[in-house]
Amino acid sequence: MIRLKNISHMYEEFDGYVVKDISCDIEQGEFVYLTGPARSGKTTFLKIISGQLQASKGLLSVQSHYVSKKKKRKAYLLKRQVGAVLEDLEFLMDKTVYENVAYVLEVIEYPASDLEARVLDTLALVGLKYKALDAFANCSLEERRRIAIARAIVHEPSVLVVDEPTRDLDRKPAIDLLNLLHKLNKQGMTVIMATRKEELIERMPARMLEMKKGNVIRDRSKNHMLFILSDKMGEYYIS
Ligand SMILES: Nc1ncnc2c1ncn2[C@@H]1O[C@H](COP(=O)(O)OP(=O)(O)OP(=O)(O)O)[C@@H](O)[C@H]1O
Repeated sequence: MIRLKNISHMYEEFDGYVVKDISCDIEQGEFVYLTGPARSGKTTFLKIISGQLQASKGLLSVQSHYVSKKKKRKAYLLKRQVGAVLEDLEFLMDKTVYENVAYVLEVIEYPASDLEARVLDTLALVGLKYKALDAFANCSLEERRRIAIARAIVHEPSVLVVDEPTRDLDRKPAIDLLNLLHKLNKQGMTVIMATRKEELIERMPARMLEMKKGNVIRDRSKNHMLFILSDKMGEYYIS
């Protein structure tokens, strides 16, 4: 379970809190959409959950590992538990798809005997095993997003956070990517996805946290979303 208690964050270069006093629980295995307008704090929220940013105030726990300003050293445990695909992606452009994923395991000194199988299994999971030996530079934007997801989950975290994964994608690849994230979720992974695309949320409803000016202004359960959508669309959704 992920638990946030009175989490607030202020960037040093920025005047004022951009995430304000957020408290909420996310159960293991949940799918959560994080929505809200530009600069409402979504990316900052994801960076805090994934241990890439230390919140200025409050307490965060992921699978009972507590992280706070005073317990900075626990942040590495968080990174192990949470895979993240945030905006700044750095790929090895002159390497293969396989090498781009294997690199992540090499950095954490994953056992060499298991590494190849782990990378190929992960590429199969994201639908790119057949591309393992292709040059990364020849991959499409959708394929690069899948590779980014593979890199985030190859070390088998229990949580995946993704920031606007369908940004700049056409409708079909966007829906395919959304299906992939829901497939990972059905296998037990908690998925937290920031998106501003209502169409995607309506297509595959799940819990929705809505942010505005750093606050979570709405927290709607999946059932609540299904109820609202069935009312809006005049039909019933089946989960
Ligand atoms: N590294 C940083 N230093 C200073 N201010 C920052 C930094 N990153 C974000 N901010 C500011 O924090 C606020 C929230 O930004 P954040 O990126 O978390 O929002 P967002 O909802 O993800 O926005 P978007 O949808 O545009 O990506 C914005 O006002 C932004 O300018």
